[in-house]
This record gives sequence, C-alpha cells and structure tokens, in this order.
Amino acid sequence: MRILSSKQQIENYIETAKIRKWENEEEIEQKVRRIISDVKDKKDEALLYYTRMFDCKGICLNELRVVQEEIERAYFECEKEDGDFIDALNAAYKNIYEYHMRQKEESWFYIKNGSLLGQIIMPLEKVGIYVPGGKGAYPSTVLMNSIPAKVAGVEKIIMVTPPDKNKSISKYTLAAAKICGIDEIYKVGGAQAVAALAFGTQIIPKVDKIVGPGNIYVATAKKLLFGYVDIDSVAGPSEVMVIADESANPKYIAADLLSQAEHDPMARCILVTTSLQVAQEVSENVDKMLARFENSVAFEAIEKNGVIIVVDDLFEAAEIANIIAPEHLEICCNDAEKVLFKIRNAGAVFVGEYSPEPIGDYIAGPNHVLPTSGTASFFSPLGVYDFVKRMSLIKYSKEQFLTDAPHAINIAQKEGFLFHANSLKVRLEDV
Ligand SMILES: NC(=O)c1ccc[n+]([C@@H]2O[C@H](COP(=O)([O-])OP(=O)(O)OC[C@H]3O[C@@H](n4cnc5c(N)ncnc54)[C@H](O)[C@@H]3O)[C@@H](O)[C@H]2O)c1
Ligand SMILES: N[C@H](CO)Cc1c[nH]c[nH+]1
Ligand SMILES: [Zn+2]
Repeated sequence: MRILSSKQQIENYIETAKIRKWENEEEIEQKVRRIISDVKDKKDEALLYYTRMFDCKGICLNELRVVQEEIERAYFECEKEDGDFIDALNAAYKNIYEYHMRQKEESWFYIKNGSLLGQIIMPLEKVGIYVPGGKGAYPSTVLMNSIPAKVAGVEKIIMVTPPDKNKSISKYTLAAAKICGIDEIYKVGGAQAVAALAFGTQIIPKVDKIVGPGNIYVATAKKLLFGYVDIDSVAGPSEVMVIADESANPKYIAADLLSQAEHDPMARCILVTTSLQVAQEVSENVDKMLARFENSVAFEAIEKNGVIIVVDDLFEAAEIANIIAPEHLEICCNDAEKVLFKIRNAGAVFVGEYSPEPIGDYIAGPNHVLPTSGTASFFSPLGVYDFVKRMSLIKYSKEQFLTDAPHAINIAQKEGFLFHANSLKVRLEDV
C-alpha cells in the first residue's frame, strides 16, 4: 500500500479526498441517466434490455419475478447444505431486530386549552429494497434492509437483486428473504432496477422509497432519482478507515482493510497511524494476505484506493477522519475513547480490537447499510426512521380558536392573503 508521511503528500491526498469525485464520474452519470430515461419511457422493455445486457443474456420477461416455489426450494437447499447457516441468519435477525426496536418512534399528543395537538408516526406503504448481487451474494443485506422496515410497520417490501448468468438468484439471498417475509422479489439489478422502482413498470410496482446499498451505478441512480422517490442515503462502494497507534496489531488491521477491499475495485481502504512501524507492518501483511487469497477485486481496490497516512498525533488522525467521513471507522488505540469523542463524521465506529468491521456487517445488530463517499457528514445509517413519515394533527377547541384567530388574521393580512383571513373571520363573526 502507498505510505504517505510528508506533510505535502498528506495535504494533497486530503485535498483530492475532499472533492469526493470518482475517476470517471461524468461518464457513469451519463450512462445512468440514459438507463433511467429508457426505463421511464419504455418500462419493462428497457428493464429486460438492460438486464440482458448486464446480467443474464437469456432471461425473459416472465422470468423476472421470483415465484414462491423458488424461494421455498432455496430455503430447503440451504437447510440441507448447512443447517448452521439458517441458525446464523436467525441469530443475526434476532440481534438486528433487537437493535432496531430501540429506534422505534412513537406518535405524541398534548392538550392545550382543550385543543389537541400532536405528531402521528405513519409507516411508509410500499418500499423497494436493493440487495446487491453483481459480485456475490448478500443475504445479510436482505436482513439489514428489511428488518427496520418491518419494525416500522411497512405494508409491502419489494426486493430487487440482479440475477446471475443462469437466471438465478443466490439461494442464500432467497433463504434470507424467506426468513424476513419479503413480499415480492424481482431479478433485476443496477440503475435499471432503481429506475423501475422509482417510476413503476408493467411488472414492478412504483414505491414510495428505495433503500439499500449497491455499486456506483446503483448509488448514482438513487442520487439522480431522489425527488421522484425518496431514498435512504448514498450507500455506494464500501470504505473502511482505521485509526491506529503503536499498540495496534498490524495483522488485524491488514485483515480489516482487506475485508472491505473485496467488495468492489472501487472500495476505499485507509489507515491513519501515528506509528511508522505499524504502517510498514500493515503494508507487509496486506501484501501477504493478498498473495494468499488471490482476490483480484481486493487487489485492484488496494492498488487504486488503498493508502496509509502517517501522522504526528491522534488528534490529527481524528481530523482526517472527520474530513473524509468514512463509511466505517475502526479505532485501534490505547486511548480509543479519547479519539472516539473527537469523531463527528463516520457511518459506523468500531472501537477496540474485538470490534472488527465484519462483526458489524453480519451480527452485532446496528445496520450495515451506511453512507459512503463523504456523505456520512450528513447522512445516517439505514434505520427505522427511514421507513416512517410524520403527520401533524390539529384539533382546535372553540376557546383556543377565539384566542388565536385574531393573531392569525393579523398575520394573514400582512401577507396579503385576504381569503386566509376570511376563513378565520367567518367563524369569529358567528360567535
Ligand atoms: N455502503 C453500504 O452500506 C454497502 C453495503 C453492502 C455493499 N455495498 C457495496 O455494494 C456493492 C455491490 O456491488 P456489486 O457490483 O457486487 O453488485 P450490485 O448489485 O450493486 O451491482 C450489479 C449491477 O451493476 C450494474 N452494472 C455493472 N456493470 C455495469 C456497467 N458497466 N454499466 C452499467 N451498469 C453496470 C448491473 O446492472 C448489475 O446488475 C459494492 O460496491 C459494495 O461495496 C455497500
Ligand atoms: N461491508 C458492507 C457495507 O459496506 C456490508 C456487507 C455485507 N456483507 C458483507 N459486508
Ligand atoms: Zn463488508
């Protein structure tokens, strides 16, 4: 991995990281705009065209919806192959559910002079969840996307995920979908799947909100479609930053950096350390592990977006983390809490050597759908709050109306809205 230690090198890196622009962003955006416009105009015809182009040449329109029998068969095969996998999914479900139950918001009301005022929490009716499938299976993401929706009380969850070359979806993903009780599943992925959920097609229903992670095409489509539909956040190619001092274990850090590198050649893996020795040993360990696992995706990610920054102290490290706002931040230091309290921008923070990033990906409970590309400075992890909306309630008493209406009339007149004033006056005149 590249090691940056001079002030100039570090400044230059941070300057480019601050711009938060991908290498070929314009080209990708143009391509995604085209896909969106085609799906908007030609609906299923375009959906099928792009599914055949990117995922599965021979698939037909009537094969895009997953039928119940496929789900049952997948679950059965998973159970037969390894019953422990079903147990693992159920254990993860329990932890994720327990965590998200704590996010549940209640409606609230109060009475003032006989008037009832309040805020009603309403679950969204129909949501689309994106489950990645391009480079592998993501059963864990089925859980992370759907459990908060279930806790919120969403009526209908529609899942999209790309098929493989044999028209199939991973049995592991389908088994997770059965456990989560997903209502409808479609074998479509990428920008075309996001556009289909945003506009609706003949086979795919239009939804109120699209959530979930995906590669750069998925993340760009969500960004461009916000407004036609709500989205959770921009959860694109994975990122991990580790802040480490001389006490950290270089083998663990190397392993954790690589755990995110294997998601995508565009994944970002950054170590910020106060120790040159840790920097060098992490770099050596990364090379050794890459040679052992021979993973070309991780190799490309480390080559392109892997970097080690050597800083003078941990405050400088925290400042760099706040500028980059990584999706995942591990703090591996003697005085980790001290660093933690300096962190403002990160999707999820992992403290101490027994909190490696993958424990959060699968089992701890907090959501693994997290903001990327610096958007953790304003977006939050996916949560129950993403699946509800709020409605205000006003039920005025006559007494309160008589007190407040003259003020309202006054303000309405200043605004020049005489019919507003009139709506209040006609009632006052009747008293
Ligand atoms: N931030 C998070 O919370 C989070 C969580 C899990 C996974 N992830 C990320 O999800 C992503 C999964 O990516 P993936 O590729 O495996 O699956 P994916 O399902 O996101 O993407 C596959 C789809 O990309 C589209 N695509 C591929 N190449 C294309 C091209 N050249 N032009 C147009 N469209 C193209 C295809 O339609 C294909 O169906 C990774 O980037 C991973 O890091 C992020
Ligand atoms: N690390 C991913 C979020 O960036 C989530 C994930 C799912 N499976 C494995 N990892
Ligand atoms: Zn991961």
